[in-house]
Amino acid sequence: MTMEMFILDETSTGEVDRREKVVAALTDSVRDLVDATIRSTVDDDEILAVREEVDALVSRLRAAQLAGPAGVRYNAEGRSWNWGNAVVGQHNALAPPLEIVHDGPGSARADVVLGAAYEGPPGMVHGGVAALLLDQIMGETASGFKRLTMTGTLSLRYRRGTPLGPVRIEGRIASESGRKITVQAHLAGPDGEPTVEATGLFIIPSWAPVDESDRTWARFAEG
Ligand SMILES: CCCCCCCCCC(=O)SCCNC(=O)CCNC(=O)[C@H](O)C(C)(C)COP(=O)(O)OP(=O)(O)OC[C@H]1O[C@@H](n2cnc3c(N)ncnc32)[C@H](O)[C@@H]1OP(=O)(O)O
Repeated sequence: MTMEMFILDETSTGEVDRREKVVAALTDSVRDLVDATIRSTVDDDEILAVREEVDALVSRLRAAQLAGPAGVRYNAEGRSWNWGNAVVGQHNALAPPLEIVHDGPGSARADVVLGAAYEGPPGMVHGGVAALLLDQIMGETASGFKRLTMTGTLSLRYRRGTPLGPVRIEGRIASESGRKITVQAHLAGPDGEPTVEATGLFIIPSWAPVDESDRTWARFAEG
């Protein structure tokens, strides 16, 4: 991976904001479709009929497509967009509807409601989903909108099951040494008691810009 993999795009910020909103609404509907598919008990004929309609909708969307994944794009105004990201991608229905809040230097948190699509043990959040959410929030905590970081190592302790429903994730920088940033985080259910605890080492890649005043970093981190 190199900096060249981030795509400079000439689309104006106004147009990016407009398009993001339009497709994000569709993304919400697709999330609803996923949940409805999991939980539907309608009869087989109805399932087959719905399948035909969904296939027709997929064909309409495929009428004009990117050649590959959405990637991370940014424009000259400093707006970045990361629409396919598995955790925060505004156009990715697999991503939980999650908004990460940076409430101070070296810390970040997010609240999200995890439904049937994120189940592992019965009624509980899948362990891999917990790791996915923690990885992203810890990465953003390390990045802090001022530098590019990648996960080096991630260690999780699953203390007890996390019930599906409202979940809060919080991360904070524990220490820094050169290009290595250690982040601690946890995920908790509605009672606020941590169910998963995490420690991660996030690394500023050797190929990343070294000047922290370089706004290029912020563009990627804000994606
Ligand atoms: C965009 C901003 C927003 C942030 C949100 C992102 C959230 C999502 C986070 C992810 O999921 S990132 C995807 C998962 N991670 C990866 O795919 C990383 C794959 N690994 C790499 O690309 C490189 O190995 C890595 C950039 C992590 C390090 O490559 P470098 O060439 O910069 O490392 P280098 O060899 O120069 O080593 C620097 C130091 O880090 C240490 N190190 C390197 N890789 C390590 C590792 N994996 N674990 C622990 N330590 C590691 C290495 O020993 C050394 O320590 P010392 O300085 O003490 O000698």
